[in-house]
Amino acid sequence: MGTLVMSAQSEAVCSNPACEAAYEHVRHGRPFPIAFPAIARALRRGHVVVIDPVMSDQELLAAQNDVKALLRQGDGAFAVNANDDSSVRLDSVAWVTGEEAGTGPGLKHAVALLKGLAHEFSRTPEYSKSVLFVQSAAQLACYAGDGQAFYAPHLDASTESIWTMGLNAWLRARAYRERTITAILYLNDKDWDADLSGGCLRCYLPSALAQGGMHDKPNGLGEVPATTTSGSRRISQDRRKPKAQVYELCGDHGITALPVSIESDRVKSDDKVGGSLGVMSRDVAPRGGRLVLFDSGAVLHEVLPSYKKGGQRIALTVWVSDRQSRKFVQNK
Ligand SMILES: O=C(O)CCC(=O)C(=O)O
Ligand SMILES: [Fe+2]
Repeated sequence: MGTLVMSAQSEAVCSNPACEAAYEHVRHGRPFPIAFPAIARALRRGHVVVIDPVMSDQELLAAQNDVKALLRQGDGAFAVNANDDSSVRLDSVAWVTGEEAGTGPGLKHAVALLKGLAHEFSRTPEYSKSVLFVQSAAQLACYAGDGQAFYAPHLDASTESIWTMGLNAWLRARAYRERTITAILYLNDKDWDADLSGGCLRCYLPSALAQGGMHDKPNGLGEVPATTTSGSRRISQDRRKPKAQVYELCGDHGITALPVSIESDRVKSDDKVGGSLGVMSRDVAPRGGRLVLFDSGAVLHEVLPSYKKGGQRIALTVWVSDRQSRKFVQNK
């Protein structure tokens, strides 16, 4: 599972059966591949890629109805993340493989779409040396609209070396070390209004990493400093190539790589200086059908509280992981 194979076209593809089956499921009827090389390049440079939308209105509605059914079940499908400190995050989470008997076809489709990304990205030159795979379950996170639920600034991947973490902590953090691409699909209303309802995903500049002091506590694994050597390296890469990349595809399908780099002429109204870190950040509204991609180890991010009356903020997340990250010394 998860090994690289060469196809007839000499492309490296992910042979993880879960990714491949998921990819086959969503391949038909999608007007464009998500993981085309320009997107992979943008991710490698530490950009945040936003794709609007990746599903049809019907697919979104079906997924929303399936989530509502799960929420109504009240049999413990969702649980406040037990391993996490409530000072770090206050969402409720359900883990969905898409294979559960009770999972409706809309949610199944959404999970398959995300799982298929491992297969897609493994076909791009940028990830050709990676051995990409996804965990069997996607994280379905529900943030109450009461202005309380949040997720403090964090990195999704542990980028510390065995030498700084110590052997035991390093071994326990394997799943976090392997994460390479964060893929978040929002299942909210398409017209989510961030001015009214908040709930944005706030992405910080790579330079936020260099400031240090921010800590993630991924599922109780202990404090993982967000300051990394890879972070510093990415900053200087971004300074050399600060150009924003904007892609327009297939009519409605606008693909935007948000520049997560300081450049005064790029500062638009949705750029913010401030947030809890006091550095430049970009806010991304959690609009239904929107897919957000970024490098799990490079982009510091947080979820702002939402104020959606009588509603929740729903995000489905898969981390595309790389088995090559098992090496002992990271990012040296
Ligand atoms: O829901 C979001 O926008 C991001 C959630 C997140 O950062 C996470 O679950 O790690
Ligand atoms: Fe995250």
